[in-house]
Amino acid sequence: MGKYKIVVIGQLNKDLMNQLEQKCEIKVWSSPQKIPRDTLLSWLSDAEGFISRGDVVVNGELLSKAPKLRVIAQASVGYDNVDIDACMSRSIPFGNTPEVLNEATADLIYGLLISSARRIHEGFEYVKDGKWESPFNIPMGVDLYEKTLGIIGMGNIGRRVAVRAQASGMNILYHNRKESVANNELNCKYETFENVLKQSDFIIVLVPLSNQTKKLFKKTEFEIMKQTAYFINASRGAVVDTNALYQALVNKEIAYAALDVTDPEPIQSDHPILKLNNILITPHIGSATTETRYKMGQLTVENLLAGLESKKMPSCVNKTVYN
Ligand SMILES: NC(=O)C1=CN([C@@H]2O[C@H](COP(=O)(O)OP(=O)(O)OC[C@H]3O[C@@H](n4cnc5c(N)ncnc54)[C@H](OP(=O)(O)O)[C@@H]3O)[C@@H](O)[C@H]2O)C=CC1
Ligand SMILES: O=CC(=O)O
Repeated sequence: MGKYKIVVIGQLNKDLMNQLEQKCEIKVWSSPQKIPRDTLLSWLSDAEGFISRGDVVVNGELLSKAPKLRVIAQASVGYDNVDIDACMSRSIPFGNTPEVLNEATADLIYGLLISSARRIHEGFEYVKDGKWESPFNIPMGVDLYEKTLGIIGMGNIGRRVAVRAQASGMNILYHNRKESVANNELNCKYETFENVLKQSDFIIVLVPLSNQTKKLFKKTEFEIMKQTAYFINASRGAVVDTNALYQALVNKEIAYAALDVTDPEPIQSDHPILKLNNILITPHIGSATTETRYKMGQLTVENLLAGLESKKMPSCVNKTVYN
């Protein structure tokens, strides 16, 4: 039997590429830059499998240029770049990589929370800038202990953040569309969206980007938060209206923001928000550890090979494709 023709966007570990090469003939785009659309569409014209990446829009147009495509996999939890209905209309299973990145992402988010609250990164700048002249003139932080953390979108990653926050003595509120037994069993209290915003000292956003959550955080939402609130977004940049956040930070309607995701992403280095002293931004590194990225790659390869061999994927977003 011949090899499956596939297209891979992104860098996979060498041994994962070797696994694929045993069964597949591969066209690979490993540059961090976006693949030109024309190149991608021409590569996909005879491909059966596709490992996509978050910066590729997978839509009806792309599928129409890929008549032989039978399976798509991607190394991420979020799949807001993918039109799942378009995949369904072609009975194409789409695989993502939930769970394997929970701990790494929760560590990063909790790191952002602690760094912001205790001004860790500012402290380092302070030392480097030669401002550490006296122990009495230093960046002052705030306690986490006995403070309220509100998690908007408390699923797999949110629950792992909650466990870390509880170890610091924080009380946890959360809001999802539905109250969840698993979250309540963790001693986290379900509240309305508005009450979480009103009552929390720290707010962490972990909702998937969808039509419902696009610009969920606008002027009004920042206005109802405490003026002392810390706002942390690690979901997708477009869940937040960047200009409204900028104004809220400038006008001190909230105290601080920490972002692992931005809109636009990447954010330009001359963006005015970067001039503020009450913001911390990291370059979308939630799952970026060697071990976790390996596990994500592994699950992506398993998803792709399962699809090519007409088996059920270990992690399929549109499971009804198998009905
Ligand atoms: N910064 C980074 O590097 C990373 C970012 N991410 C982002 O984090 C997101 C969450 O990941 P994960 O925890 O694994 O996903 P989960 O699906 O496990 O959790 C998402 C939660 O959001 C809730 N939710 C969905 N829609 C809404 C809504 N409209 N309003 C309120 N709550 C909502 C869901 O509950 P319910 O259905 O009841 O509403 C669910 O509990 C991903 O979609 C991705 O965008 C993920 C990994 C790394
Ligand atoms: O942003 C990362 C993801 O896995 O989703």
